[in-house]
Amino acid sequence: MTTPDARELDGLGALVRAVPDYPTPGVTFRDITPLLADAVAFNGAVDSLADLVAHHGPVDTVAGMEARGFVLGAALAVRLGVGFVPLRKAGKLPPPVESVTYDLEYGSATLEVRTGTVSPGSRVLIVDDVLATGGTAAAAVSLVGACGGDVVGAAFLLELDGLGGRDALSGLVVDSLLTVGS
Ligand SMILES: O=P(O)(O)OC[C@H]1O[C@H](OP(=O)(O)OP(=O)(O)O)[C@H](O)[C@@H]1O
Ligand SMILES: Nc1ncnc2[nH]cnc12
Repeated sequence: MTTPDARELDGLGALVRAVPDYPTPGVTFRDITPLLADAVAFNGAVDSLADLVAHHGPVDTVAGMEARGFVLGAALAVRLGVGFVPLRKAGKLPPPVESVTYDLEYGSATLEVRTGTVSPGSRVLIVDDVLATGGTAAAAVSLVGACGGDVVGAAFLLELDGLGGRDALSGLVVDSLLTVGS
């Protein structure tokens, strides 16, 4: 594993495309697909995320939110040698499920987890690509908590500054590899 220096972080940041007025006017969408498509950058980002969360000590599970959280969460789970729990959008998982509805920067959504996937008392790390308002991550925290999981923290590839994400997750340890203004 490697700790990225400022130059490496700048390199990763340069592979996140800013798309003005998408998906709604006034929102600048941060598109991580160029970073994911670059083998060196994607590998480096996963290594750096693993370093960033090492202070938690061992975790039992990574939980990631559909859809972009699956990409980074599953890759990080493999790198950490732990299992992955998918937190899915409504109606995708067969019952029984636990569910929670939340607001987004551009709408609202429901997250679900299959009952029994999170072991009670297990140490769970929440992972997603972007922290914006924190609504998705807060929903993930409450979903995993409702299953009896012990959420040790949340980690993101990219934090959008100024949208209140950290405030929405107050009391939780939040790690972000990159930060940009919203
Ligand atoms: O902090 P928040 O304001 O909740 O926003 C962050 C969430 O928004 C995006 O997901 P989105 O719901 O757009 O779904 P996608 O991953 O399927 O594109 C992103 O991947 C995060 O999950
Ligand atoms: N501005 C944004 N760009 C990418 N993903 C997001 N999720 C919520 N807000 C976002």
